[in-house]
Amino acid sequence: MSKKLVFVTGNANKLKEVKYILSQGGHPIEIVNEALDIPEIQGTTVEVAIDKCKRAAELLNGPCITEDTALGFTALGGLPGPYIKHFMANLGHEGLNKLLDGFSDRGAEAICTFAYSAGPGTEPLIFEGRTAGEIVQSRGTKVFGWDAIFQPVGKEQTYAEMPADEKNAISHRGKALEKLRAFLQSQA
Ligand SMILES: O=c1nc[nH]c2c1ncn2[C@H]1C[C@H](O)[C@@H](COP(=O)(O)OP(=O)(O)OP(=O)(O)O)O1
Ligand SMILES: [Mg+2]
Repeated sequence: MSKKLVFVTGNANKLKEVKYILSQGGHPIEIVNEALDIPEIQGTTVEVAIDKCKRAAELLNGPCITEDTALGFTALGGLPGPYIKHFMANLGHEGLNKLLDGFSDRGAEAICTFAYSAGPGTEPLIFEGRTAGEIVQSRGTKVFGWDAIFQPVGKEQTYAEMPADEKNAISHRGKALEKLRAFLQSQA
């Protein structure tokens, strides 16, 4: 049995990973994309994710999922966190590395927060995945965001150097999607 789920995102790379991960396994979940650009508030990763999902469900007037990705630097108390998109756009891989040059700790955490809304007027549910790593000089393809400067703990490769299956198996997004999948299956 296949289920259809609307994923509201304007990010083609996210969409590709989510579609692929949810197509795997015994109970594939089919994703339909709505490429709406939803305004994002300031706040914690969970606050940002909940607000984004509520707005998306209202716009669509139906159930949907949204996802917010954060990258927090340990030395900076978890910043840029949910604001990583703007830091990445303005500073690039090199600038993000330079931010940490005054610190001995180059640790970082990738956080993926999926939100599921059953429809307008309902409170979204949250499914979170986290992967610890460190910020390194850019290595690998520069296709997806900060993949080339994030090296997970215990790995020799950055996300960008890994085959897709290897990234998905340990990634912030893969972990969050395992939780979302378990929830969706429990609803079946
Ligand atoms: O696995 C990832 N590996 C590397 N970079 C990543 C990843 N996942 C998101 N990213 C980037 C995209 C964006 O620069 C920022 C998150 O911002 P975020 O608002 O969640 O994404 P977005 O605005 O591109 O798409 P959306 O329409 O779903 O909000 O980190
Ligand atoms: Mg966004």
